[in-house]
Amino acid sequence: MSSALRRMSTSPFSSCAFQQRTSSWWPSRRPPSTPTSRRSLVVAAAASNFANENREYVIVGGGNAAGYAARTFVEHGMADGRLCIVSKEAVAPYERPALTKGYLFPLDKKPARLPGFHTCVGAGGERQTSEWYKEHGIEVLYEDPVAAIDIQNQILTTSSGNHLKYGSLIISTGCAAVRFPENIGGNLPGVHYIRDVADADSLVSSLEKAKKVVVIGGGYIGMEVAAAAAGWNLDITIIFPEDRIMPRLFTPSLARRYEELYQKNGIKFIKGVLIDKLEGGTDGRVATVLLRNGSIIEADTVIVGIGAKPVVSPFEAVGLNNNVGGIQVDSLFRTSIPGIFAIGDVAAFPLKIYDRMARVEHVDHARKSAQHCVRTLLTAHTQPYDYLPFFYSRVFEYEGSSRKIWWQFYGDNVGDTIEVGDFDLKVATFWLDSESRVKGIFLESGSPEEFSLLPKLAKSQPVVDRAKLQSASSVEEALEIASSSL
Ligand SMILES: Cc1cc2nc3c(=O)[nH]c(=O)nc-3n(C[C@H](O)[C@H](O)[C@H](O)COP(=O)(O)OP(=O)(O)OC[C@H]3O[C@@H](n4cnc5c(N)ncnc54)[C@H](O)[C@@H]3O)c2cc1C
Ligand SMILES: NC(=O)c1ccc[n+]([C@@H]2O[C@H](COP(=O)([O-])OP(=O)(O)OC[C@H]3O[C@@H](n4cnc5c(N)ncnc54)[C@H](O)[C@@H]3O)[C@@H](O)[C@H]2O)c1
Ligand SMILES: O=C1O[C@H]([C@@H](O)CO)C(O)=C1O
Repeated sequence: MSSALRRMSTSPFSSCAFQQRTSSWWPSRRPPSTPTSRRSLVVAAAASNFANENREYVIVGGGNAAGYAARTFVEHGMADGRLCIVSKEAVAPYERPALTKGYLFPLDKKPARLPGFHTCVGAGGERQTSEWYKEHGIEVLYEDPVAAIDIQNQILTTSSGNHLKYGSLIISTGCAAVRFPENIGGNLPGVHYIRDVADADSLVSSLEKAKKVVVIGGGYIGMEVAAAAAGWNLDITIIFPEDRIMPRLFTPSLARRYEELYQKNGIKFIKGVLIDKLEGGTDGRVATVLLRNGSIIEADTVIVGIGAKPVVSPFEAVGLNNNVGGIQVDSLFRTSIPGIFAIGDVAAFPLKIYDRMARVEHVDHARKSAQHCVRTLLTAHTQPYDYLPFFYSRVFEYEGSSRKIWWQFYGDNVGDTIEVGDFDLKVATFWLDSESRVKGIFLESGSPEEFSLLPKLAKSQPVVDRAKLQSASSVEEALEIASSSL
């Protein structure tokens, strides 16, 4: 019997304390990281008849959360020879927010390109290129999405037919863009969705030739892509069904001011209408957008940003949340199956601060959930995830734009609002509950010190004097009033 096999047959599974499954086939001690010893483990696993290769920790999905999870494994000295990332994409994890920001700068304005924005640069960390993963002994399987899971035997099957036996599994498959169906032109050439770097490359090649651009959807993608396309001096129209841009977050007055700014940059709005059909021209490429109200808008490039849905397949059996979608986890990112975790956009987790289940489709949560989950897996900590929601956006950042916009929001946008400030300079919006507690706060164009007040306010929820806040003559004064009782 080889030493590797002997270790397996005599040791219980878990040196890594928390919530791993007991298993007879994995060694309890950290396997040495040399290629030779690793090979011996693989050979030993083949004897199980179930899988041709086994891994102690497997992350499915090579996106934002996976990159931060890998960093946390490395920080705990638990990556080398033990961690495998199975990715659908062709490149190492990167900071996805860049795709609708720096990536879409006009080509003469130094657009961001990989390897410039691999994780974890967005949070001030190391730039983890594909070499970084190799240097840290982390195996990354590129362009080989997981197609099936056998929960009983702890085996993943990838689309190329690889079988991977896992000890612990972290699902970080994120979201996919919602698409228009094929029968209304959703797949025509020139119609773009933007989720990954391949999508962004395809959009850039369309923008290079574009004249008339239609952006469908008034959410994050719509706002960011329309602002980016304005930098290319194109004819741009945003179309969405609601009465204002970013209706899920912006107050009507905030939305009006943003819309005015977009209009100043030459961007047109068609609001309150649905799309009937996207039609191709003689060359087969999209040529017109037909609206439900009968209007016809010409377009050679269409960018669709109509929401995202969590990628739960093929993990449905792990347990879904029917209200917010996604894979249900507890406050330590554990699914209903011992040894299986979910993080990032796909995880439906208890949002402790507001005592409700939530999914958060923003990068701050992807980063923090990854770190929290891996710490749970590798140490004995049992501290529940206590997340304060944080969203941000940046638009018109390219050199030469008339005004760079950067806003942040912390907390919950519930209750009624008090808005302070002249939008041309800066603006702050406070969401207050019936007891005048600050529940959420939005700040545009604040200083770093002012932005740093936002999480403090949203977390501690001070009671404010409404009349005083309402009469504040500047954002500075309003922030001072709100934070006076911190
Ligand atoms: C264009 C764009 C801009 C954004 N900008 C911002 C922003 O400015 N601020 C902000 O807070 N948030 C932003 N977000 C949201 C943020 O990027 C996400 O919240 C974050 O990426 C979520 O991380 P994740 O790892 O959960 O998912 P993702 O980063 O999407 O990673 C999931 C990965 O899993 C892969 N995958 C899916 N299925 C499988 C499978 N079966 N097998 C293997 N791999 C699989 C996917 O290909 C992908 O690589 C933006 C999102 C997009 C799309
Ligand atoms: N700054 C950020 O945080 C940021 C930036 C870009 C993308 N993202 C993420 O990317 C994902 C996708 O963003 P998104 O902007 O597509 O989603 P979103 O939910 O922000 O906005 C969707 C918008 O699509 C429109 N819409 C919905 N159904 C429609 C239909 N049938 N026809 C026409 N319009 C329709 C609505 O205007 C709605 O506001 C989300 O997870 C989002 O959080 C985040
Ligand atoms: O969080 C982010 O990361 C990227 C970029 O900063 C990485 O360089 C980006 O545009 C963000 O908004």
